[in-house]
Amino acid sequence: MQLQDLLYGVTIKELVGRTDREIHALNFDSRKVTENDVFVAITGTVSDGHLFIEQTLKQGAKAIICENLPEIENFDATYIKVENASVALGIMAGNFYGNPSADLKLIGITGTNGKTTIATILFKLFRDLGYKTGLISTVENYVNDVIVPATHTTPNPLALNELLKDMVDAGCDYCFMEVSSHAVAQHRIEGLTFSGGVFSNLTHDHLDFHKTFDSYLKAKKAFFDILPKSAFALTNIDDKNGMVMLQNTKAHKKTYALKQLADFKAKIVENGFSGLHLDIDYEDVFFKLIGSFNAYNLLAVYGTAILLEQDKLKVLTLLSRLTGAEGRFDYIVSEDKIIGIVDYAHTPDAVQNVLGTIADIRKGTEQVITVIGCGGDRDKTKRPVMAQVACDWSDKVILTSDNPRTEDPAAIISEMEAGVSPSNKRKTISILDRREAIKTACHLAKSGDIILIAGKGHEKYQEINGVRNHFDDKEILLEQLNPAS
Ligand SMILES: CC(=O)N[C@H]1[C@@H](OP(=O)(O)OP(=O)(O)OC[C@H]2O[C@@H](n3ccc(=O)[nH]c3=O)[C@H](O)[C@@H]2O)O[C@H](CO)[C@@H](O)[C@@H]1O[C@H](C)C(=O)N[C@@H](C)C(=O)N[C@H](CCC(=O)O)C(=O)O
Ligand SMILES: Nc1ncnc2c1ncn2[C@@H]1O[C@H](COP(=O)(O)OP(=O)(O)OP(=O)(O)O)[C@@H](O)[C@H]1O
Ligand SMILES: N[C@H](CCC[C@H](N)C(=O)O)C(=O)O
Ligand SMILES: [Mg+2]
Repeated sequence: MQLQDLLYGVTIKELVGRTDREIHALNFDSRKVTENDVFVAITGTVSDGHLFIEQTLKQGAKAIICENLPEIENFDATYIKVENASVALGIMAGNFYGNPSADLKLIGITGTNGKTTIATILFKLFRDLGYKTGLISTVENYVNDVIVPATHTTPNPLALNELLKDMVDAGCDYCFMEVSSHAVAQHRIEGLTFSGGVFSNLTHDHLDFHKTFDSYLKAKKAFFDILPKSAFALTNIDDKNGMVMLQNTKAHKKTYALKQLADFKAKIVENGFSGLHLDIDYEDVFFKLIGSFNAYNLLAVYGTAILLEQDKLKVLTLLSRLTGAEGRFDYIVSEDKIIGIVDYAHTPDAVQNVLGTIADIRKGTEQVITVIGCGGDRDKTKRPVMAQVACDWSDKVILTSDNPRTEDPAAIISEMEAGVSPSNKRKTISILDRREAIKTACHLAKSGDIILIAGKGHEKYQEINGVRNHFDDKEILLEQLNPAS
């Protein structure tokens, strides 16, 4: 591809050199640059791509996209200064892969909780409706029926556009993708053409990265600001920030709610361990998903399907047969009737929701035992709150490790313990080893009791000091609980 074609749509502040060069590949990591590549220098949270420009020239880079022009001579290369290199990367990644997002219907789902659930159910639904479909999610990506492992909730612009190109090549009509706030803030979605955007809710998370709740909110809102006029923007107006998301969007504004009038509306008729019974858009439907928060997720899915012009009764019939995403209220019942639930709740709000859901559907005589930890190198302010919420809603709580990453797991647990009120102390124990913590919960449980293992959901590893060791909450639960088949 010619450099000038790659640069289409990029606002250039300064150009030194020629643009009629044939280039081989586009890279933002110096370690991957080879002969005739373009290197985009990005200022990150840990390092700065500008430091590696000379290195990439030595490796054969023929064009440098950067925010500060380097004072380097003696290389046959083109230097391009831009205002924001991440924005330029997004646009160029689209150009490099032939702007695949414009060749399918791309729907982005954003919000603090529910993105994976909504995106995954939409993917399953549209496959069942007979369409070739793609999925980009925290758990895994799909190019129709081919699984592509996920490293991020929203991949970097190069990986993202490559995936979308594979979807177009495979004949996909739709792609449902999670849009994380990190992705918006880092311009990973720059240059994509969305046909729709969906907002689930906004609560406390990722303040380590965004610093304030306001800038977290702005990152989510920025996604709706870039939607084109032809797209739809579907929001949950029961969430107090639901309308804020739509303030400046050019897209068609559509709403969903359980508690007030909206374009798509549902009422919970019954919510139990066998599923949700909803009055949805004046139809009486039973769903396999459990928990009132899933009524919101189902309504978001339903609204999206209708906005994508699918048949109402067909959609509801297929939706009623679907299960949710792996590791989201994923439960087993043991031979002696102990219920073990694995859930990805890793924010105070999600922990409260999942325990609130259990409280709604439990009989009242059994005890609820929660095993919970908090991830290292992530928002520290949520640690005491998550422990407090777990204690307020459970009979026994075992505080343990999640993914310690580079932090001391015992120190993380101490920060969680700080949130436990004196009256709750007696129901709490701390067990550093997560496997031992789960085993202990299983030993403590009696027939009818409910065990919640929170925080890691589908994850198949525990990350300690950069090493990911095999670890699977559900596998341990199955070993310990002898499920009734
Ligand atoms: C905080 C964050 O989001 N970091 C992402 C970011 O890395 P960074 O800004 O730290 O990059 P950096 O290390 O400072 O390097 C700056 C630049 O120099 C380059 N570099 C660096 C070293 C070198 O030798 N040569 C070189 O060229 C790097 O390639 C980069 O372009 O850009 C990287 C490349 O795209 C990402 O892999 C990385 O994700 C890290 C691994 C991560 O853990 N991200 C999480 C927090 C995240 O993104 N999570 C959200 C979901 C959250 C949720 O909703 O729950 C997600 O979408 O997955
Ligand atoms: N609509 C919702 N409202 C509140 N909590 C929810 C909702 N949907 C799911 N949850 C809870 O949040 C957890 C995470 O759900 P899910 O994985 O669907 O969200 P996510 O937005 O993709 O999260 P992440 O940002 O970590 O990828 C679930 O395990 C469940 O406990
Ligand atoms: N996408 C989230 C997942 C958190 C999952 C939890 N198990 C943890 O490790 O904190 C993140 O990377 O912040
Ligand atoms: Mg997700």
